[in-house]
Amino acid sequence: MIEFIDVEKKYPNGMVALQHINLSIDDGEFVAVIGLSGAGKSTLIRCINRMHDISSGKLIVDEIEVAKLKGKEIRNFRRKIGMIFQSFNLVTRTSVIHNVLVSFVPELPFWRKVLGAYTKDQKRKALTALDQVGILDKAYERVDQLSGGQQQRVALARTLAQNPAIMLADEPVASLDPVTARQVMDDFKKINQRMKMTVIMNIHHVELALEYADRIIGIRKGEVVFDGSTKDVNQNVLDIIYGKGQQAKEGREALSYV
Ligand SMILES: Nc1ncnc2c1ncn2[C@@H]1O[C@H](COP(=O)(O)OP(=O)(O)OP(=O)(O)O)[C@@H](O)[C@H]1O
Repeated sequence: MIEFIDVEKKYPNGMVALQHINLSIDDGEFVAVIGLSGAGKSTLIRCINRMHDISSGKLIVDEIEVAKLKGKEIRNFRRKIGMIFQSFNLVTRTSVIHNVLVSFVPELPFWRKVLGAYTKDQKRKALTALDQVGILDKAYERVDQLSGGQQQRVALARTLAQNPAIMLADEPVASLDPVTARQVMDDFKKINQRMKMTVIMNIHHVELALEYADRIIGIRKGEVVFDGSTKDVNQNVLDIIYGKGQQAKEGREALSYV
């Protein structure tokens, strides 16, 4: 379970990106975080794995107070939390399987790290993860020969191979075409439903958020202005999250997904 208790995040330049955040996210939920550009969505999800430190309040993940973790504890904690980015963060000049195996590097003894000698079990886990996202047949191809959607699936497999309890995704389909975006969203849904993994996704495409997530958290100017079931989201709620004026209209048009 993830709990935000009156969390505030102020950047060193004085920008208050989040304030008065009170949220409780149960294991196995599929949550979409939506809001205008600059609302604080990325900051919110990056506080969960301590890519950003919170400034005040408490953030508790599986009974661990995140701010109190130090050094090695942070690294161990991060291994329980997968993170997927808009840019896939892959080593493109090498094979798919190599990119997935890289997730095991922190676990390897020094000599195995030097030799790049992964265990049979690690190779099996990497292939299983590729199978789970439907690209097992690409295992020995070079990443730069794959499409954007396939590359995002490699990133997903690399994260799955770690067997995290929570999957954070920061705009994972923003650079994909509509058809491929849906395929990747289908993968997230499968991971959420079959593997019971918590998925928290920051996403601009409102239509996709409403189609795939069970719960919507709407952020506006650093505050949660809506938190509820996807089926309770209507035009009124979207107006609260995005505003009603011209800026919101332009923003929504830019965000709408055809
Ligand atoms: N490292 C930083 N230092 C200072 N201010 C920052 C930093 N990162 C983000 N901000 C500011 O904090 C606010 C929230 O940013 P954040 O990236 O969380 O928004 P977002 O909703 O994810 O936006 P987008 O949809 O455009 O990615 C913005 O005003 C942004 O300019």
